[in-house]
Amino acid sequence: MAHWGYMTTNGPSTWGKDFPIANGERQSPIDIVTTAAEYDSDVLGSNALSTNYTPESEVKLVNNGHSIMCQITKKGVLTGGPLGKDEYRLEQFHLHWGAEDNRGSEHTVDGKMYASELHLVHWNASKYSSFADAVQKPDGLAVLGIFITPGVACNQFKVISDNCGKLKTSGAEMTVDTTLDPTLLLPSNTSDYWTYLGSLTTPPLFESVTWIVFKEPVEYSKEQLLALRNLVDSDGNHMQDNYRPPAALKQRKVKKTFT
Ligand SMILES: CN[C@@H]1CN(c2cccc(OC)c2)S(=O)(=O)c2sc(S(N)(=O)=O)cc21
Ligand SMILES: [Zn+2]
Repeated sequence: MAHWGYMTTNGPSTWGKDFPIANGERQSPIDIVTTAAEYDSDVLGSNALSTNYTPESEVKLVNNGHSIMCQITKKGVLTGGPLGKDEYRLEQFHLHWGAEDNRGSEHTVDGKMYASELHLVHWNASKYSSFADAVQKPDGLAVLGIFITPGVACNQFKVISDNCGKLKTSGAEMTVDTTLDPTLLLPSNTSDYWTYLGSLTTPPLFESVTWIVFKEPVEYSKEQLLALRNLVDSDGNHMQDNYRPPAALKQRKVKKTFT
């Protein structure tokens, strides 16, 4: 099969050919039905989700043909909440977005799509020796999902949006000599989230992700969203609508930390 992507010829509806797990029991993203989510108090209190990220001293950006990715080099740890005592290390973050503001997120909330969704990808460093070792394990990865809505500019995201013009084509990489604190990419409220067991939302679609999707969206400016839409993908088309639609929930329960 031609390399997977998001066009009619190689998009999400075709992925099952090369990646049969696409129709598996714990695929992502999903539509979060807020009334069906179960409040789970034990992910609160002492066991609250906690992030301890070290600001990057330089920022490594990659246009990987499907998204814009920032490779993390510093030690950043996510633990608590549904992750218990296991420490998950931040490996990279990337985004998914639409051609217009009315679509672009992967997870939806009662059918509502946001303009974009930021993913901070972590691997279980308490149990596995590397990202590659963890990526296929059922408790190998944890991804923070942050909804993005058009509004005021996100200053911390400027280092990415201001450099998209230099990362237009697939395979382009650059290192920007500036600091970036991943903590500042998170919403102010990180206590209220939904969590469930799922998968990578792109091939190879491994069912190895504990998803943590924050209720509170963050704002990016129109210009910052436009910068993403001007990127070019591995087929030479504008990188837009690079989101997988929701998969079946099957026998899963979504938990929430708020009433
Ligand atoms: C292209 N897929 C992304 C890159 N990855 C990747 C890189 C190398 C190997 C590999 O599997 C063998 C996976 S990844 O695991 O960092 C993730 S996580 C993720 S998402 N949307 O579910 O958060 C997308 C990708
Ligand atoms: Zn993603």
